[in-house]
Amino acid sequence: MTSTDKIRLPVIDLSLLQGDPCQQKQLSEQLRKAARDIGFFYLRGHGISDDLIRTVQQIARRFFELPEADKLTVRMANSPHFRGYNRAGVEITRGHPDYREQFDIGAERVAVNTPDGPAWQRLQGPNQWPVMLPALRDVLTRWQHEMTAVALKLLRALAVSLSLPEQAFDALYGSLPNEHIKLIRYPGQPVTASGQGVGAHKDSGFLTLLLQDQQGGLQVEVSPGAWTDVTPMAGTFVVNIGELLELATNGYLRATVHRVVSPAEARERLSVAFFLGAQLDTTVPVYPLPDALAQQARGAASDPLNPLLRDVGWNYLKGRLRSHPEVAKRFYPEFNTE
Ligand SMILES: O=C(O)CCC(=O)C(=O)O
Ligand SMILES: [Fe+2]
Repeated sequence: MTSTDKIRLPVIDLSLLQGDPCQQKQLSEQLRKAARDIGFFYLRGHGISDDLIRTVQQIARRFFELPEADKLTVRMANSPHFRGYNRAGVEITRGHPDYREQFDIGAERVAVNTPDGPAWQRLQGPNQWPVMLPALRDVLTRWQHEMTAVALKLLRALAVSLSLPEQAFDALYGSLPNEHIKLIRYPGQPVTASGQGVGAHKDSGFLTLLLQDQQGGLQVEVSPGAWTDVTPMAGTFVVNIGELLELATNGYLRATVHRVVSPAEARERLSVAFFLGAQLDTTVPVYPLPDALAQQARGAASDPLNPLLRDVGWNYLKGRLRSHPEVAKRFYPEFNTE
């Protein structure tokens, strides 16, 4: 893997939202700069209790410690909605297997059954919950609820920092947003192996809030080919900008490429990612930014290997099909991703 540069990511304190006007202005400026310059920052003052954080990490560890046969009762390959468990080496990023096991859930909804509807409608549906660990459902449902509130607060603060109305992005978010939680365990790998915990990628939603443990490995591409470590910082989430915000701001904000390098042998990394998506049936407009900001907009990226699509449902489905070929083959054969 290529060399890394040492750049410390900014730390944003969300509790300044409750501060005096001067503190609120300070937060707004710091947030805009962090979201624009690197697209990655630490978030503290988020109000999620240490207790809930510990509970989530504990239940995630307990899930991954289950016998493989138990975990496979909820394997993602059985879910047209891309929910459930994947063993390490099953998910694909940039054409190569990721060495991480993971459990995905989304908003708990009934499946849509309109055969002639767009394929992305099939993304909606129920989660798969393991019967041998019933507490998982309660804990993750609570996590989803609390994280949605923090992520929305942050999204609104970000709208204000771009001189947009506070509620500007709310219409996209809507009443049926597409939330997504991923519990992830990266086993250690020998130095001779690929080292790809998860390959370089952008996240597809609005914002990602990541809870990482003490084991590092997350890296951000700060300029082409230059990677910086996101060193774990207790009490914080790592936040990054997703493709929807890149599209919504015509590239003023950029969804930053990141990856995870596997831990050394006999170690492991545990992370819990919360992706705030938009409602699947919406289209992302370009929001009018003030001239001073609009002049600095770089246009949304046009990577032929990863076109960014303004239709939320299609953009999200694109990423899911590419990452999970088994589900694609079984439930979305019309896309023939091979
Ligand atoms: O686990 C991590 O540290 C990052 C995960 C990630 O980037 C993703 O799942 O999109
Ligand atoms: Fe990511």
